Amino acid sequence: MNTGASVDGRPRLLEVDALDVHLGTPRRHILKGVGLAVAAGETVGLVGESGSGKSTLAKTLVGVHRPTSGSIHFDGRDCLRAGSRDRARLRREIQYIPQDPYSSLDPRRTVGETIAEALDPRRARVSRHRRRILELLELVRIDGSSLDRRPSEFSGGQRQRIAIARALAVEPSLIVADEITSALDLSTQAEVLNLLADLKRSIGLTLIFVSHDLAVVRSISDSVLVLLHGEVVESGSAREIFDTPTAPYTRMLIDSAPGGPGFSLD
Ligand SMILES: Nc1ncnc2c1ncn2[C@@H]1O[C@H](COP(=O)(O)OP(=O)(O)OP(=O)(O)O)[C@@H](O)[C@H]1O
Repeated sequence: MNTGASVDGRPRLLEVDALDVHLGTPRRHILKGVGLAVAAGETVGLVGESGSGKSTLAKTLVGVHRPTSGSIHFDGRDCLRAGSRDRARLRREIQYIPQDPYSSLDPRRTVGETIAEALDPRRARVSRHRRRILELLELVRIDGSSLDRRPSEFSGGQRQRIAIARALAVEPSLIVADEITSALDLSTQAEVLNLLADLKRSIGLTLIFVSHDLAVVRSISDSVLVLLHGEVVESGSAREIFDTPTAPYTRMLIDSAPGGPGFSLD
């Protein structure tokens, strides 16, 4: 991956260097010297087999896990040394969307209440934020008349779009999407991927997209990071990684993906 002060001429938004994470009892070394750079407006795909450390990296970026060493800089700020005010700001600027919209949306809250809460936790009244809530729902193509419905009344893809609207409510600079299409059928997956591609064009969304599904990653990413046993084995532009992989592990992943060897979405 690019190691200069910018990525393809664009300034870096996120810069991760030599990240080590230990988890569990006894402590296990999960992430080993991971480095990553994300430019504003870029989509970075994070791939690797189950257990390679993708979710651990995603969660470390949003402050769920504390690394044992290494650094995370966001928009020039040192995330690991941030004071409480900066940490609160970072929690808004970097939004995490988990795989399972069933568990991440409160079943008792209506869609309107869910988004109002994200917009303004202290005064989360739908009437107060109605116009903005409707704008956000329009952005993710959920009908405004759904405001008073609860998550159980939506399909998996719709719930995931509501989770995206909630993440967008705070106008984050970066969204970390952790296997958000994995539980969806193919047409619903395509719906969510198209939405993300549109948001990238319309609002310049910057995205880290975690997935074990190489076809999905290929369809959406500008650059790709391949993890194996918590280490980066290869990184670069999506085209380079998929067309001319250098690491044997990346080759193996591509060859064993549905449609591989040399699978293609085109
Ligand atoms: N909280 C935790 N405590 C201890 N070990 C953990 C914890 N979270 C993850 N691990 C371990 O870290 C390793 C990497 O897990 P992680 O969930 O990051 O992988 P992944 O690539 O996202 O896999 P998957 O696609 O199956 O979710 C696994 O061996 C897992 O058991």
